[in-house]
Amino acid sequence: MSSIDISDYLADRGKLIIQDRALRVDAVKLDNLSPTEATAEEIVRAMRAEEAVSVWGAEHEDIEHPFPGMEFLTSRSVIMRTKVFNVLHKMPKGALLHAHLDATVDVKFLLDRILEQEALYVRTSTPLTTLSSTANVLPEFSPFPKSEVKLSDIQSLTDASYDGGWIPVKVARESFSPELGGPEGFDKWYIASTTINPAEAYGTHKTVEKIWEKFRDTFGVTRDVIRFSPIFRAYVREFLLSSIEDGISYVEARINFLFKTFFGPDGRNTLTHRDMLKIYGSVVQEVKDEMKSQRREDEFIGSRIIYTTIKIITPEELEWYTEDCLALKKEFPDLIAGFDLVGPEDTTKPIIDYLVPLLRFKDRQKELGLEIPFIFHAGETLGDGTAADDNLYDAVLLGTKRIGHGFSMIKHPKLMEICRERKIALEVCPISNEILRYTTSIPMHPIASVLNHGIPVCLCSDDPSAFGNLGLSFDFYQVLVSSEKTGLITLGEIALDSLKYSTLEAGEKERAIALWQKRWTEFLERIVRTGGDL
Ligand SMILES: O=c1[nH]cnc2c1ncn2[C@@H]1O[C@H](CO)[C@@H](O)[C@H]1O
Repeated sequence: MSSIDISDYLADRGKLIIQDRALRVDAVKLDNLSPTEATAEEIVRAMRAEEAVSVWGAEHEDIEHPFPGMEFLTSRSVIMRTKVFNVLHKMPKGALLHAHLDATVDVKFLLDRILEQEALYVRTSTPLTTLSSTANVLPEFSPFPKSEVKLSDIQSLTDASYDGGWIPVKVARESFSPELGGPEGFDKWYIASTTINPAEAYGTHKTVEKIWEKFRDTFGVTRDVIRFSPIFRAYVREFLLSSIEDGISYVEARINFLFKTFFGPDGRNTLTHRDMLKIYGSVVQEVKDEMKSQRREDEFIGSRIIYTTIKIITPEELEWYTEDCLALKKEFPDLIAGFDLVGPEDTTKPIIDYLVPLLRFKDRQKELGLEIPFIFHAGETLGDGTAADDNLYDAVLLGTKRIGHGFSMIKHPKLMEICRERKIALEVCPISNEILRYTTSIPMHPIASVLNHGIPVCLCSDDPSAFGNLGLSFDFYQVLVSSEKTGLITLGEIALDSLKYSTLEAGEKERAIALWQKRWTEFLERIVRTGGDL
């Protein structure tokens, strides 16, 4: 038998693979790795391969079938114990470009702030008398001036004769009945009402429609708490500080401006969006100053706001918001980064319904010499040719700077080409998509197709307080362990792109990128020096 020469075949195979990967954001970089980059990449690849067996191939109590990239809510505690996660936690991540401000901070932090506020009251629609009622009844919070609050005659939510009136939050917690866990039972009830748990996401609510019902409730619970200015201030501060601790150096936060006023320290609902922006700006400055005093100014470039309202409003009503956004941009040019319309896409109005006011908004910007890019949510859907899927066409036609989610993008060859050529980055939120049931795991997520097609991607956390994916380390982790192509160097390119596709002005952007680059090089050197044991 003559021996078979496979060298030509292997050469062709190598060429085909290179051609197939040529569009990827990491293609050029991977061809030109420095020795440090190459070694760091190998260290993390080896660590991932080892943990694929030692962690994800092992038996775990409570996890039936563990695998890398599996359901996040089930595997979060396992992820946190891995070496790969430890490396990613220390990684400089660039910008966080897609996060809804009112769902960005650890729920326990918010609960502690709530309990500090004397002007905050709580009520429920019925008394909480059984454990099952605590699972079905939501707390409603509101600030009030002391003289105006309609207090309940019975100062306990868990008393059978409770009448649905307001109770100071602290009192409601202290008087929570021992049968329902006492004050700790109150805390558990609050936390369950503001987070999604695995039994809900993967059991009782496991469709997009069902889980959105629960998800929407979480925003309802905290709505008037976060709109209360003393808490708003503390919340923004905690959001920025915790982002910095996770290696994020710049943030574009989406703020929900649907409600036209918010609550001042006196408990009155009289503050305006302008007041809110002033607070936001002052907190950003405060955090910058603090970082400077700790000689850490290179770790935080700043933060800007994407103005959002929800697609439940009528097209006529949108005009109030676009005018409001113009006025805010005029007064706070550095704070307003863009404009977006949000809400569950499958059930809210499509972008096309707002076409006239959106086109008018563009004209008004020209008239006033202002520039407020659209940064639209679009294609966060399983639909194919539905109104939510078609939002992608309108987002692109209206000139969106980036696309929030773009989950259904891979169904659209022409749009993919346009996004690649015009460099319209997708703000991909892997864990959010999995918990909201657009995908059952990250290996099934379209991110691999998007990357392979050369569309720029920024990884984002979306609503980490409800999902538990605080910072960006968890989303980076899920993406890294779900692909053999994506390694540490690819994650670096993605982090770099988050700054590149941010709305930072040219000079600021250059500075942000240079600072990230410096931290990135140090990070890789540390990996090499320690063998990844950071
Ligand atoms: O993933 C998302 N897609 C669309 N809208 C969202 C998502 N997460 C949050 N919101 C919207 O943002 C508001 C809070 O700022 C929420 O009311 C919700 O409708």
